[in-house]
Amino acid sequence: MNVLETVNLTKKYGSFYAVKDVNFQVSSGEIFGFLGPNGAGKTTTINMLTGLLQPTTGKVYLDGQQFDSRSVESKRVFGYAPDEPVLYEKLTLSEFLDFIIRIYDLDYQAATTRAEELLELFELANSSYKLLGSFSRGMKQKASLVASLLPDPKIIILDEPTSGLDPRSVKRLKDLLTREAQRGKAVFMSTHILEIAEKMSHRIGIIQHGELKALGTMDELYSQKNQTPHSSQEDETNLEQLFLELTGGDEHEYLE
Ligand SMILES: Nc1ncnc2c1ncn2[C@@H]1O[C@H](COP(=O)(O)OP(=O)(O)OP(=O)(O)O)[C@@H](O)[C@H]1O
Repeated sequence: MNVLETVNLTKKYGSFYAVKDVNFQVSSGEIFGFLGPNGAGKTTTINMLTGLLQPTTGKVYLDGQQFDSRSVESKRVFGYAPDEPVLYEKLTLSEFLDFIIRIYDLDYQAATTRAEELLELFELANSSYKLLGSFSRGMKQKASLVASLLPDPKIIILDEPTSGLDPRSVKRLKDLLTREAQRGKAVFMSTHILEIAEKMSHRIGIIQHGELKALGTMDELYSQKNQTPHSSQEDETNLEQLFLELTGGDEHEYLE
């Protein structure tokens, strides 16, 4: 069942299309990887999925309902961690998570247990009484991820979730998202890390200049370009080549 869907989603600034007629669906139990070069329209798309930006035209459906950024019910179905963590720096992590429990009106006992598990997983348990303002970049990213996952939402929307994380945290996040998908959650994730997209995603969308250039499973993307998946030890090179070809073939475009 589709729980996240866009229909001709478009954002225009003056005459410039940041996102143009983007259509995709994400089902329960699916991890959807969203790729694209810098400035392609990933964050703009995510901002429209989460109500931070009003689309110029087009629609977003979350859990079968047209998204209304003024509706609390619309927002209750998803958890979101932005590319830059947005935290209340004068709160401790524990106070911040309490705040999340209250605004989502979560069952206190169940949410506290889940918070403890997530803090343990991300090695933040010993930092829960520290001010968020004193956290390192990676710790802030992890706190933001914990907050997005705490309400146990049906839809998990993550913008560059591994950015700033150490290798152990990346591994734990990957395993956690895989488990969440197995539990029936829909995961929408933008990433620049092709290996993560390939290994974790059931389907991938590649956006460039605001338009979806490709959409499908890895095998479907490979077959569109007449490449053979997993044909050699150079899978990553294949995926890199595929990405570069789909987005214009110029490797310099993708360098950060
Ligand atoms: N408020 C704005 N006004 C005008 N143009 C904007 C605005 N916000 C974004 N853009 C433009 O829209 C395009 C898409 O930007 P967006 O942030 O969605 O890219 P992105 O794919 O997330 O890039 P990155 O991978 O670098 O984070 C860019 O050309 C950007 O300059």
